[in-house]
Amino acid sequence: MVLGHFCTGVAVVTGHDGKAPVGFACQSFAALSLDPPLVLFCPAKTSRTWAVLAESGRFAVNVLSEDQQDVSAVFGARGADKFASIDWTPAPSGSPLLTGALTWIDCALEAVHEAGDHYVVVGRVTALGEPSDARPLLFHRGRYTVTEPVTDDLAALMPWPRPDDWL
Ligand SMILES: Cc1cc2nc3c(=O)[nH]c(=O)nc-3n(C[C@H](O)[C@H](O)[C@H](O)COP(=O)(O)OP(=O)(O)OC[C@H]3O[C@@H](n4cnc5c(N)ncnc54)[C@H](O)[C@@H]3O)c2cc1C
Ligand SMILES: NC(=O)c1ccc[n+]([C@@H]2O[C@H](COP(=O)([O-])OP(=O)(O)OC[C@H]3O[C@@H](n4cnc5c(N)ncnc54)[C@H](O)[C@@H]3O)[C@@H](O)[C@H]2O)c1
Repeated sequence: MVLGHFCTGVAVVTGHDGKAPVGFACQSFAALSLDPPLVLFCPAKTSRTWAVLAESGRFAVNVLSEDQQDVSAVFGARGADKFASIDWTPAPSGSPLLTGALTWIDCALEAVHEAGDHYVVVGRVTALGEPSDARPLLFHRGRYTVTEPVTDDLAALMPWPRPDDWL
């Protein structure tokens, strides 16, 4: 209840075991390090998707756009074939890139840390998608939400990203 007040974006973390694609909805994604370029996410230890990613050593992070609530719902619930109604193409790693996502981050597994009933998974960025002007899907207090930017000129107020930043 309390932790739900922390608003996040929604990602779908995907992978492929050579036979079938896998993926799950994830709000515990974050940028971690610039040098080297690292990201993190936290899967439940019971996650069946995580079992596949751990074995393959590769995964992709799909950042969802505001019109992908249905995609989040599919990947946020247990399902026989989450990809049945989803269009995707392979990332350089072979992990699925979901059509309509804002952008993507392709990764190699770097480290896995124990953390209660979840793991903290660190990935090394191996390829990046193109930036997008579309709006992100947000998750707040157990519901999807959309907000407007406070100013169209927000970039002018930010000291980052710098032109040579990977993110
Ligand atoms: C917005 C949002 C954000 C989320 N963020 C996170 C996050 O950061 N981290 C996270 O871990 N989860 C997160 N979830 C939850 C996660 O997306 C779902 O639990 C998802 O279904 C997990 O997918 P999976 O492929 O790992 O497991 P699934 O195969 O979908 O199974 C889900 C759970 O059911 C169990 N299970 C599956 N099949 C059976 C069976 N036949 N019998 C008994 N048990 C079974 C699995 O062990 C697993 O624990 C989020 C969900 C939403 C909607
Ligand atoms: N990190 C996660 O594993 C995680 C995160 C968000 C949602 N979910 C799952 O998605 C569904 C809907 O979530 P909700 O936000 O309506 O539920 P909620 O209102 O019970 O959760 C509020 C917040 O608590 C955290 N949380 C919820 N379940 C968690 C879990 N199993 N492990 C770690 N943190 C968790 C998240 O930050 C979430 O936004 C639930 O089944 C929930 O378990 C899991």
